Amino acid sequence: MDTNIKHIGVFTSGGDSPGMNAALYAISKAAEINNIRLSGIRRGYEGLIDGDFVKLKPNEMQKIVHRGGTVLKTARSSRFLTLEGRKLALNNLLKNKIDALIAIGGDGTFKGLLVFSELCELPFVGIPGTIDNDLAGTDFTLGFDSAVNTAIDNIDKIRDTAESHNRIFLIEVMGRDCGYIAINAGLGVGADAILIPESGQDFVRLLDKIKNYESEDAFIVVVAEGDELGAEITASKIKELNPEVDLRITKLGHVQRGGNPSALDRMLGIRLGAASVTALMNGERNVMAGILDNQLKFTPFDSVVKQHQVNEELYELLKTLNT
Ligand SMILES: Nc1ncnc2c1ncn2[C@@H]1O[C@H](COP(=O)(O)OP(=O)(O)OP(=O)(O)O)[C@@H](O)[C@H]1O
Ligand SMILES: O=P(O)(O)OC[C@H]1O[C@](O)(CO)[C@@H](O)[C@@H]1O
Repeated sequence: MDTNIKHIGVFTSGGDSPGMNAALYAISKAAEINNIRLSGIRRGYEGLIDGDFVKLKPNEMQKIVHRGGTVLKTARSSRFLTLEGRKLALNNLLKNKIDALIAIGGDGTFKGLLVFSELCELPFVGIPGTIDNDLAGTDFTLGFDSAVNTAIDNIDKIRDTAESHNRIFLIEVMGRDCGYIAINAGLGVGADAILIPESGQDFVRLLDKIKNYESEDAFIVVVAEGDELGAEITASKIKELNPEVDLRITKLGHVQRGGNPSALDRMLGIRLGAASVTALMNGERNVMAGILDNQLKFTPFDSVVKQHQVNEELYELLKTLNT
């Protein structure tokens, strides 16, 4: 056990995601039990650069396990992309006598830590916190399940109006350049078609169906925001084929990032939060904590940020169900 860890810094970075507060609660509790001082760093890398450090009290964190967003706030930091910014961040860590860092964020956050490790020798442990589910080394990222549930709730509502009017709806969901939210939300609502960045065949399947569309029912298409055509171009191609169709586009947007975390995300945050403190005490460094096949696993940052592939079985499922 590495008893040199007396003071840990923790921050949330990139897009917020439901479950981040649950992870912060578990980190604060595990630190307290192990007599480790914990400093929260506000606004991700921005707060590291500005020295914006706060106390995280476990008894207060306990009360926000159920809340979405991140109590530490988060940011995308252009200053951290510069060596000058990273040197300021290092100075603040040294000045505050921080022995180790826990970062909750997505692939950009871990790329940042990889670059930072060239300058800073402190051990880092990451927790996958992004709704996109675009990281290797974990079956699910924190917030993905909640975001899919939010998308499903909203698309169910759109179906009511789509069926009443016999309309085609193209519904854009988040995920950056990854189709996981679209696949899960689309299958979960019984969509007629799902368009994702990873597939070249989905648009062909959609066109085949639209050719036979009789305008006597709803037609629901879930489109990942990173899809190569996207909702607008897809809509214009459908109109070219059949100018008479009644079609609407809805972009679900940031509603997918908000709301209370699902049970799954609360548990994921709590498991990974506690594990990250134990990992640092055990001498782990530059790894991301994740759950693979329901087992806790630690994967080096350089492996988790490699291009994430959509699960082959899900990809085949779209073909099997002709969606
Ligand atoms: N190559 C890099 N070098 C240094 N810092 C980086 C690098 N890539 C990203 N970062 C830092 O990490 C921050 C977070 O990354 P980003 O904005 O891509 O979000 P993310 O962690 O991928 O989360 P999300 O998936 O929710 O968007 C960036 O704003 C930037 O400060
Ligand atoms: O909130 P912002 O900075 O506009 O970022 C939106 C992006 O962040 C995410 O919500 C999380 O990475 C993506 O799905 C989306 O493309």
